[in-house]
Amino acid sequence: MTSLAELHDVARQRLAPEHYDYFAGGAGDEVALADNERSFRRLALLPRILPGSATRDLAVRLPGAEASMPVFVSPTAFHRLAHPDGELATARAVAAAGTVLIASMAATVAIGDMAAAAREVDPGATLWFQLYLQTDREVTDLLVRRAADAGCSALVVTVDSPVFGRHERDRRHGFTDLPDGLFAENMRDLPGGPRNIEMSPALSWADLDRLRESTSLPVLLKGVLHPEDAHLAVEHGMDGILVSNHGGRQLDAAPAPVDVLPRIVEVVGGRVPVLLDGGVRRGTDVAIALALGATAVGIGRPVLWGLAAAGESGVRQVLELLREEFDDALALCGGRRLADLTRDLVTVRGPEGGKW
Ligand SMILES: Cc1cc2nc3c(=O)[nH]c(=O)nc-3n(C[C@H](O)[C@H](O)[C@H](O)COP(=O)(O)O)c2cc1C
Ligand SMILES: CCCCC(=O)C(=O)O
Repeated sequence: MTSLAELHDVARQRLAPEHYDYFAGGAGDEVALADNERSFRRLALLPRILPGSATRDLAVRLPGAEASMPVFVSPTAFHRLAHPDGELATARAVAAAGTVLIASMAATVAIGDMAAAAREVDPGATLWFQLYLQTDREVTDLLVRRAADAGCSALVVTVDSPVFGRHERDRRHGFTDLPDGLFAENMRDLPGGPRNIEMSPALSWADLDRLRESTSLPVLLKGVLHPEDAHLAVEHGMDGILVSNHGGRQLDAAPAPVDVLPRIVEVVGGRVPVLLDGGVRRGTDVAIALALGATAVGIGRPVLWGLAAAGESGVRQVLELLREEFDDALALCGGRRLADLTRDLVTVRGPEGGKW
């Protein structure tokens, strides 16, 4: 395979239509979904020349992690819909790539088993655990304890889902539940038995404060788009911000993350890392996001396409393609290290180019 788009095509052919649409789809008219990729293509990189070095360093330090490149895997649910090995295959592939896997709370493999699979490949593999705060605090506390016991080195709290997005493709298919035999394995053995994941608009910053006080793990907030919320996140002691519109699956009128990134980077002012996901499909997208101030970027769907196309090997291909493409983009921008990707390199395409 020569690009992520090719793996996407193979995945589309292999998956049952209702599962493909669950993965591919967004909310409402899928305006945000389409804009996520399109927004990267509205931007251009103004390359510098004659870097004076033939070596490049792609490694990046993140909360509780040293990643081999500034690309991590964003949390996506239900990997066993894509491949029988599910999250075990994903965990192995991401460990092999030496980057961070944010394990979804809605995984079809329990976090402890994912961590064990990753550590077989690399004892130093890094997993973070994505969490939807549950209104039953006992459940949240238990999930956090399990994540910590599994060796997760950070928590990523998703805050863009006070209610679940309206996914019209799923409604048309009548896809409302996992098939028999698949289960959100982290939701077993909880007080009162197995549970569904709850999304609640009753949650507030006070709940986040309580989580912050209950764990020594770094806590990152996923799904921040408003600069004022980025400011509040820092004030409330968060260790990082993930700028995201949930891959266009929640508020369909939400902006593309890359369009709000500069403002958030400005407000945060370097106090904590700012990460981004949504629409990253090329190494040049990674370079644009870093030039606009992101510390690293996440990919969601491309991992699912790799998994559906070829299991562990498919996910490895996705990560290695992005690594090669990003290295190429950095070289072509005249860069040697990530810090060489600076804001002045980004312009808007077209005759107004340069006016940003
Ligand atoms: C099928 C699917 C399932 C997802 N499940 C979760 C989840 O369980 N938790 C979460 O915080 N985000 C979830 N997301 C959002 C991703 O973490 C991420 O924000 C998004 O996919 C990034 O956009 P991209 O797919 O364009 O790379 C999911 C996204 C998709 C496509
Ligand atoms: C309860 C599962 C949540 C999955 C999710 O976040 C998504 O499909 O976007």
